[in-house]
Amino acid sequence: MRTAYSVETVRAAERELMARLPEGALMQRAAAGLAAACADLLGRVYGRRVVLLVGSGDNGGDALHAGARLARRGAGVTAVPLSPERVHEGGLAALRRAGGSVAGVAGAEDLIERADLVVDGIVGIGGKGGLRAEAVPLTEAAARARAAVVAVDLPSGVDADTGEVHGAAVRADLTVTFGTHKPGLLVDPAREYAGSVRLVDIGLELPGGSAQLEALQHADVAALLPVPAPESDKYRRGVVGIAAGSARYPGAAVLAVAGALRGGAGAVRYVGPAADAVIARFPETLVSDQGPRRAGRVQAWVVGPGAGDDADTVNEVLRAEVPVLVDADGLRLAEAGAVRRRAAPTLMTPHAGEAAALLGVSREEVEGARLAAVRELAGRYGATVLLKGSTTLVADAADGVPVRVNATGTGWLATAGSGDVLSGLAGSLLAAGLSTRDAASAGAYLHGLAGRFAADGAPVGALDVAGAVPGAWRDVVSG
Ligand SMILES: NC(=O)C1=CN([C@@H]2O[C@H](COP(=O)(O)OP(=O)(O)OC[C@H]3O[C@@H](n4cnc5c(N)ncnc54)[C@H](OP(=O)(O)O)[C@@H]3O)[C@@H](O)[C@H]2O)[C@@H](O)CC1
Ligand SMILES: [K+]
Repeated sequence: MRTAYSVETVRAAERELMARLPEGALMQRAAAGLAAACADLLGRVYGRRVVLLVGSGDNGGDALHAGARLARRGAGVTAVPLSPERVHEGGLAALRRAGGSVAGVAGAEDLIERADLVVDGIVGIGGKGGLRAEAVPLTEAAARARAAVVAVDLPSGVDADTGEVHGAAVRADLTVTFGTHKPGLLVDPAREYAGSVRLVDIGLELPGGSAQLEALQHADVAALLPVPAPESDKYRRGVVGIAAGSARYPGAAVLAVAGALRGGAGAVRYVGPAADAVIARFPETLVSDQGPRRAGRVQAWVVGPGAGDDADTVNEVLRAEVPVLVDADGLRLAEAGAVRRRAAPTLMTPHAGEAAALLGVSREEVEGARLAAVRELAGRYGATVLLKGSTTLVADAADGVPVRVNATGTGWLATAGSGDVLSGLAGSLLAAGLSTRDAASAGAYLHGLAGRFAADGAPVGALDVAGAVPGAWRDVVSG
């Protein structure tokens, strides 16, 4: 499991550790890890040209000490302090001792153009708002140049705690972060600025249970997936009910069933007007022409994909005493009060546009503040909410539960019907007994991986994604 902690928690852990260590030791650990990552990126250090963009705090100190280490190995290192009157003294002295030089902001764009590596030590976890004006031309020059850009701790200008980006920010090829991931490194849009992320252990001890974010890995998901017991029959493995599709959108029903058949439930029960299309494609489906209430027992419902305007079915499903996943049209048709009153758990799975409609804000606002949006929705509806996107977020209604973030997806998953497959898959995991939070996060993980496998670098259709779920499942359980 990868975890991310808030700046406040990092600061507290830092204070505790600093009190036990000699002065400057922590920064040396950070600088050593940073210099090693830069050296790996450069391949050969001797003779390379390195420019350090140095802000007024300890983030700049890290860059200066790492620069000193690179200079000792033969790199030509130039520091560009953005506020020369406030610069980390010890770091500057170390760089000078190692043979590095210092340049003013005025000529820095030329230096950056000729550099092999630009190190962004402008601002780290002490940053507020986007980059300040004086730094913007330099970071633009870095983006234009052929040099690799390495961000120290965070790309300067992104918000460490929220992943929001207000104004200009550095675009890095690699971010070397210290002690723990910060939420901004895992959540879009900030995540896209970070490039790949390397975590350097500096000995910080973070309090268990206080993470802001969790990103599941293969082993975590494998531990969640249902395993049939020897005496299992299809009913014990769980039955998932799919109330989806309409005369206008029969395909959504087929796709949700396709996902559900791969999600670990023992049987899939379909209710709705697309039964013929479903049976034609998946004869193993149990179909019913009665409404959800009379369709027979299920352990979880999925409602909404392709539902059109069938509000009655959506609200009938919401009265069921089993977990319910609400997706697509169902999100629009569900009465907020009916969701909040439910005794059994509810999982809502909006994309940014649907989340925006539920919150009464613009899509851009949701995309710019994804963590805030998913938390707000979960709180308002008293439900678990999965917010789709290039990184999917899963928030619980209860306070203090880390938001789960999933990055297994690929841009190719942004294809019609892909969400219907996910809702079937996650609903099936719910029926197999997973909690809403686990079903959502394991479902998103498998779905993203299946998308990657099915796409393999080329466009892909939603049924292909469903077909690739068993391969993703095998990949996860075999480690
Ligand atoms: N935590 C740890 O365990 C360890 C932490 N370490 C390192 O320390 C870093 C934190 O250092 P920090 O506290 O000195 O803050 P930092 O990020 O350098 O920024 C503060 C300065 O930036 C300025 N500034 C603010 N906003 C700005 C903006 N938008 N654009 C431009 N400038 C802006 C602000 O200026 P002011 O507002 O005062 O004018 C202030 O002077 C951390 O990220 C990591 O790299 C490691 O060395 C060891 C282990
Ligand atoms: K930085």
